[in-house]
Amino acid sequence: MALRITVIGTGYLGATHAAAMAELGFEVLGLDAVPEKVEALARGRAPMYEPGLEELLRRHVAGVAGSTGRLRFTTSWEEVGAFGDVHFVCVNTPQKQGEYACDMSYVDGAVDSLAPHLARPALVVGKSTVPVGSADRLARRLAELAPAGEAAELAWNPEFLREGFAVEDTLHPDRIVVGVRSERAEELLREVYAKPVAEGTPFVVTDFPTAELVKTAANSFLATKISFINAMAEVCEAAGGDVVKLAEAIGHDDRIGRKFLRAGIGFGGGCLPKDIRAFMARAGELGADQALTFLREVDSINMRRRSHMVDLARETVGGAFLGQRVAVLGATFKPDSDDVRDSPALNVAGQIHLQGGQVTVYDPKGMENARRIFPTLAYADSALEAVRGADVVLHLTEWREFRELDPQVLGEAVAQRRILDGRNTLDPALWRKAGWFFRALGRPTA
Ligand SMILES: NC(=O)C1=CN([C@@H]2O[C@H](COP(=O)(O)OP(=O)(O)OC[C@H]3O[C@@H](n4cnc5c(N)ncnc54)[C@H](O)[C@@H]3O)[C@@H](O)[C@H]2O)C=CC1
Ligand SMILES: O=C(O)[C@H]1O[C@H](OP(=O)(O)OP(=O)(O)OC[C@H]2O[C@@H](n3ccc(=O)[nH]c3=O)[C@H](O)[C@@H]2O)[C@H](O)[C@@H](O)[C@@H]1O
Repeated sequence: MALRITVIGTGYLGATHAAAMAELGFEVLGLDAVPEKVEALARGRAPMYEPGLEELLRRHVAGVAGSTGRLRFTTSWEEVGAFGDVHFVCVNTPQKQGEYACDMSYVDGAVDSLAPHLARPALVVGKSTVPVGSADRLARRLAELAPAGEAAELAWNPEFLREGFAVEDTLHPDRIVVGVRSERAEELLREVYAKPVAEGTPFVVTDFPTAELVKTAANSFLATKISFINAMAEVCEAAGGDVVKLAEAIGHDDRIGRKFLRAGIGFGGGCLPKDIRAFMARAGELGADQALTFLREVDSINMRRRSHMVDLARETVGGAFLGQRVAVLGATFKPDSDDVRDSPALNVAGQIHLQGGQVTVYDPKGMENARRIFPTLAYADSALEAVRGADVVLHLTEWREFRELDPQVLGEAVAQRRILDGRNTLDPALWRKAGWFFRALGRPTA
C-alpha cells in the first residue's frame, strides 16, 4: 500500500510540502494549531502568497471540484497519529525574544502532541531548522512518549526551499539530505523522494548532527556571500567604484559564481537572520563559539545596510526627516512573497517614521502583513499613489512591477525627483535621463 504522509505545521514550509507530497502521488493529511489556517487550506486556499501554491492545492485538496482528493487538513492529533506512516514536522523555530538562541518550544510541543498518538510503526521526520543536537534529544523524547515504542522512529530531513520558488524547489530540489539511524528510516525516505531522485536529485544520507548542520551551514554560507558583497559595496562607495560591475566581474569566476552577489540593503526574512544567530548561540553552548565569530560580522554588516539606507535618505532630503514625505516601494523581505518577517524594507520605513518622516508604503503582496506589524505607517494602493507629493522615493524590494515603472509618469506625481535604489535593480541611466536625482548603494553617484 502507498505511504500515507502527514505534515505538521502548515505555514510557508508545511503548506507547500503537503501540496507537493500530494503532487508526488501520496495521500496527505496536514495539521496546524491555527484552525483558520486549516479551514482555508481545506477549501484549497493558500494561507500565504506563494506562486503556484494555490493551483497545486486546488489540484489535490479533497472536496475541491476536479481534485485528486489526496490532500486533507485537520486540527486533530488523534487523526494524524492514526493516519500517517511518515510524519513531517514543519513548525516554526523563531529566534527567542531578546536572545540569539532558537526557540524550540513549537517543535517540542509538536512532538509532545504527536507522540502519544503513535500506536503503530511510524517515521517522524523533522524538517524545521533546529540547533544541532535537537534530533538526538527529540528521538529520546519520542521513544519515551510513543505507545509504539521503538517502532516510532525519528529522522532529520532539512529543507532548502526559497520563498517565491517554494513549489519548484520542493518538487525539484538541488539535493535531499536525510539524517537517519536505521535502514528502515532510509528506505522510507527513499520511497517518499523516489520521483525527484529518479530525476537525478542527489540523495545524501548522513547522521543526525550532520543533517542538522548542513542546513545551518548552507544558510550561513548564503548570508556570508551577501554580506561579503555588501562589504564590497561599502568600499566601493568610499573609493568611487561600482559594486554591480564588481559583482559581475568576480562572478565570472566559476569558483565564486554569480548568484547571491546582489548588493543592497541586505538580507532579511524568517530564516537567514535568525538562523545565523541561532547557529552562533549553539556553537557557544558547544564550546565552539570561536569558529563562528565571523558570523557576528556577517550580521553586523547586514544590519549596517539598513541604517546606511536611512542615513542616505536623510542626507538626500537635506539632513532631517521632519516634514519630509518619504515614499517606500516594497515591504516584503524579497519579491514574489507576502512575507514581511524581519524585512529590511519595513525596518528602513520604520526607522524613518520614528525619525519624523511622513512615510507611505506600497507593496504588491505584502500590505496586509505590513499593516499588521507597522499599523502606524501610511499605506497606498499603488506605487503611483505612494509617491504622490514625495520628497524622496526609496526602492527597497525588487518587485518586477517597480522595475517597469515609468520615471516620467512618476516624475509628474512627486514633489522632488529623487530616488534611492536599495536593491540595485533599477536602470540609473533611465531615471537620470528623466531628470531624477538617482543614487544606488555601492554605485557611483553620477
Ligand atoms: N519559510 C521558508 O522558506 C523555510 C523555512 N524553513 C524552516 O521551516 C520551519 C517553518 O518555517 P515557516 O513555514 O516559515 O514558519 P511558519 O510560521 O510560516 O509556519 C509554521 C506553522 O506551524 C504551526 N505550528 C506551530 N506550532 C505548532 C504545533 N505545536 N502544532 C501544530 N502546528 C504548529 C503554526 O501555526 C504555523 O502555521 C522553520 O524552522 C524554518 O526555519 C526551512 C526552509 C525554508
Ligand atoms: O532556510 C530558509 O528558510 C531558506 O532561506 C533562504 O531562502 P529565503 O529566505 O526564501 O530567501 P533568499 O532568496 O535566500 O533571500 C534572503 C534574503 O537575502 C536577500 N538577498 C538575496 C540574494 C542576494 O544576492 N542579495 C540579497 O540581499 C534577499 O533580498 C532576502 O532579503 C535560502 O535561500 C533557502 O535555501 C532556505 O531554505
